[in-house]
This record gives sequence, structure tokens and C-alpha cells, in this order.
Amino acid sequence: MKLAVVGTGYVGLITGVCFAELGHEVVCADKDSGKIEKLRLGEAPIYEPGLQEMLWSNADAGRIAFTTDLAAAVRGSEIVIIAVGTPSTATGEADLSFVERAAESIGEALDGPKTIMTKSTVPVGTNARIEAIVASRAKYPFRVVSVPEFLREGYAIRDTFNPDRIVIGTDRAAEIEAIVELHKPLTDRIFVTDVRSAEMIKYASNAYLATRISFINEIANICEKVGADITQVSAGMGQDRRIGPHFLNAGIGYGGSCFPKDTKALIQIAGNVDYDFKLLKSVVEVNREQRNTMIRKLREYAGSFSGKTFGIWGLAFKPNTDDVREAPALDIVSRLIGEGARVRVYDPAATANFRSLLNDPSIEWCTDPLSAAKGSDGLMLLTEWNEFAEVDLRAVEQTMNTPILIDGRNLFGDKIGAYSRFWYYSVGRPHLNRSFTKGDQPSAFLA
Ligand SMILES: NC(=O)C1=CN([C@@H]2O[C@H](COP(=O)(O)OP(=O)(O)OC[C@H]3O[C@@H](n4cnc5c(N)ncnc54)[C@H](O)[C@@H]3O)[C@@H](O)[C@H]2O)C=CC1
Ligand SMILES: O=C(O)[C@H]1O[C@H](OP(=O)(O)OP(=O)(O)OC[C@H]2O[C@@H](n3ccc(=O)[nH]c3=O)[C@H](O)[C@@H]2O)[C@H](O)[C@@H](O)[C@@H]1O
Repeated sequence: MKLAVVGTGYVGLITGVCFAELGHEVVCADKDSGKIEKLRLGEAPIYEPGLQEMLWSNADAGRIAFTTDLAAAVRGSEIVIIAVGTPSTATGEADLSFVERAAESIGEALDGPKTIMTKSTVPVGTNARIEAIVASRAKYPFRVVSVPEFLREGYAIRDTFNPDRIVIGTDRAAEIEAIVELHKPLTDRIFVTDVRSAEMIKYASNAYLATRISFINEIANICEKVGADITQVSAGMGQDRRIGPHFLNAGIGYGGSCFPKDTKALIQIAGNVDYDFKLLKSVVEVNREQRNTMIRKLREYAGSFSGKTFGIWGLAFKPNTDDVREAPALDIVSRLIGEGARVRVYDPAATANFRSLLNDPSIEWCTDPLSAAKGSDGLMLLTEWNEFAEVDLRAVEQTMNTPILIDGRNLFGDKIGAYSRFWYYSVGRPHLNRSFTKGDQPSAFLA
């Protein structure tokens, strides 16, 4: 099939490349000429495992092309995929301006009957709005189908080829043959429903996953006080098939381009129909508080931040991505430097993106984990990249000024016990934490 993808970000690019891999002819359009220029030269503008190689092979085979000319991309296609961003507005609602502009351009460019497939995460009623916008400009018949995206960054290609399900939202089930055909090679779990339910499935899924994370973080906070181990609790809970083992990792809380914005958007969607979504508001609040806990612990262990230097391991909102949107590290680094500390940061992939959002003379950009820890008065692990698990902790401890380790992702397990000189804090595992007895200072602890 001939596909046009409008918006060549994380979702648009992965979708385009994966459908090209399946043999379709894909044209990806984006208004960002810098991004398109890079892609034309064969360079993936994002870090995602496996993407660069798949991009090269499909570009070489002539199955994928890139353009800033949205109209040209639409004209040659049978299916037009909308994958533009839907960021938060200042009040937390989804900003639909990119979707609306895309719909206008698509409407104007239609040169024959087409299917428009919305992958962007959009509030209930938005696909109807897209349909109205396109209809006001189009001279040919078209249909709009909602196909929300569920891929995770860091596993985007794997998730695209092995989805748990494909949700297709349509109010005219007889007209979705092409969309079903397109997705059949990916899975036979295709769930066809009405458009509004499809739109809601996406928000409800993200909100539920965010809820699990805040729930397990609160259980972890209680574990700390009652002497239980959250890792054991999650493992034991996860064996119940009604609960399942996923999304029960306690830590610093969720970040990323989607959970924070989609939870806020769903609270607003509910508010717009006079429904006070109390549970989800608490989920967001618990998540915010979890980041504060890390700062509080560092203060408890290290004292005042002013004039001190701290190491930061991990800037991305999670491993295997260079995405720093709503990353806990943005908050935490800002707070540390705001209180007069210097920070030495390292991330295997996200440094450039982080620097474009937060660049300050108090930040030193390091190129390996050891140099970020060097001479520091405390180290915070904020992203659980494998690379950090493999670092020689003895060398880390020796290079630090004060060996305080705040493990925001519970990355280090029992092996931390072998390094008795570390002052260690992890979430919900009191038996591993070396907490500080009143009056002690790290130097006294080391003596
Ligand atoms: N990032 C993720 O892991 C996932 C994102 N989603 C949803 O998919 C949508 C896209 O997200 P991302 O790919 O992360 O966004 P992104 O910000 O990485 O990419 C969006 C792209 O759309 C382009 N764009 C905006 N308006 C345009 C227009 N009128 N014409 C052409 N290009 C235009 C932008 O230049 C940008 O390159 C959002 O609604 C998001 O919630 C859904 C599932 C996963
Ligand atoms: O709508 C979206 O954009 C996507 O949002 C999430 O995907 P993503 O944000 O890429 O990453 P996740 O793996 O879900 O992690 C999100 C955040 O939760 C945190 N997390 C995750 C799992 C866990 O057990 N504990 C936990 O703190 C991660 O560290 C990360 O900060 C969803 O998992 C995808 O299904 C969805 O398509």
C-alpha cells in the first residue's frame, strides 16, 4: 500500500519505517526541515534501538522517503497517518493545534478517496473534529479511523511488530478493510470498536499504567516504614494472574512525553463533563511527591546543597531512549543547582537533548559514569541504564568525596551490601538502606 505519515517524530518515524519494512511504500512528511534533511541523509534524528539500521535498509530499497511537502505526500497515498504531537497546554489540556493544522492541510491536499488514520493521542471527540475539518476542504470522499498507538520508547520497533492489540475505532465498520489489512501482519488481535471508545482506550490505558506506578510507589513508602521489601512485595503480587508482574517497579516515579501529559489531559477531559477524577489527581500528586522524596533523602544524607557537587547518573526519562521530556532529571538537576550545588551529569544517549532544555554553568557534562561520580559529595541514579549496573562500585566509591548513593530506580540489589562504605538509599528496601543516625556525618560513618 502507499502510505503518507504526517509528523515524523517518535511515533511517525517508527510507524513509517516499520510499515516500509513490511513492504509498503511510505512517504513521511514533517514541517521541521532540519529533521527531514537529516532523514534524507539517512540519519535517524532520535535514538531508538534498531531504528538506524532499519531506516538505512528501507531507504536503500526505495520504500521510504522524506519530505516537508505534506501535500505531495498526501497526493500519492491511499492511507494518510496522522502522528503529530499533542502536548499539554498550560492548563493541562491536550493542545490540538498541530492535529488541526495537519487536518486542514490533508483536507486541502486530497486528490482522491482516502482513509485518514489518527495515531496521535487525542481526547474523545477529536476524530470527529478532524473529520469536520477535512470535510470542509476536501473535494473527494474520505473516512477517518482512530488507531491509537501503544508503543513504548526504547522498545518501539519490538512493540510495533509485536503489539498486544491493535485498536481500530470506526463508526463505519464496513469501511475499514484497508486498515485491517495493513495491521494483519502485525497481530491477529485486532479490536474494532467505535471512535469515541478507541480514543478513551488510549487515555484509560496510560492512566491505568501511571496509577500502577503511583500505587506501587506508595506501597514502597510504607514498606520503608514497616520493614518490608518492595521488590519482594512486587514479585509476590505479580504472580497473581489478575494483577500481573508489569509496571510494579517502585522508584522515582514516571516521566516521559506521555504519562504526565495524558494523565493531566484525562483529568481535564473528565473535568469538562463535570467529573472530578479524584483517583487520577492523586496519582499525579503521588508521582510529584516521589521526586521530592529523592531530594529530601539527599538532603538528609548530605546536608545543605550549597557549595557541594553531586553526580547524576541518567538524564533520559527511562533507559534506551534519548528522550528527556518530563524526565525526573530535569526537575532534580534544576533544584540542586537552584540551591547552589554544582552537578556532574552523565547519560549514555540523552545528554544533547537535556542540554538543549537545561544548560547552566553549574552543570558539567561528563562522558562516562566514573567521571560524573568523581569528587562528588553524593551520587543520584535517576535512569536505570544497564551501563550503570555494570560499573565497578568500588571504583565509584573511591573516586567520590563522600560516598552517598541515592538509587532512584532500585538498580543495585544485594551487591550494595558488599560496599559497606556507601551511604545508600533506595525506594522501599529498608534492609539495604544505610540510613543515617542522628549526629553522624558521612566522614564519621567512614571512619
Ligand atoms: N512518543 C511515544 O512514545 C508515543 C507517543 N504517542 C502519541 O503520538 C503523538 C506523537 O508523539 P511523538 O511522536 O512523541 O511526537 P514528536 O513531538 O516526537 O513528533 C511530532 C512531529 O510532528 C511534526 N508536526 C507537527 N505538526 C505538523 C504538521 N502540521 N505537519 C507536519 N508535521 C508536523 C513535528 O515537527 C514533530 O516532528 C502524540 O499524540 C503522542 O501522545 C503515542 C504512543 C507513544
Ligand atoms: O502513550 C505513550 O506515549 C506511551 O507511554 C508509555 O510508554 P513510555 O512512556 O515510552 O515508557 P514506559 O516504559 O511506559 O515508562 C514510562 C515511565 O514510567 C516509569 N516506570 C515504568 C514502569 C514501572 O514499573 N515503573 C516506572 O517508574 C518509567 O521509568 C518511565 O519514566 C506506555 O507504556 C506506552 O504503552 C504508550 O504508548
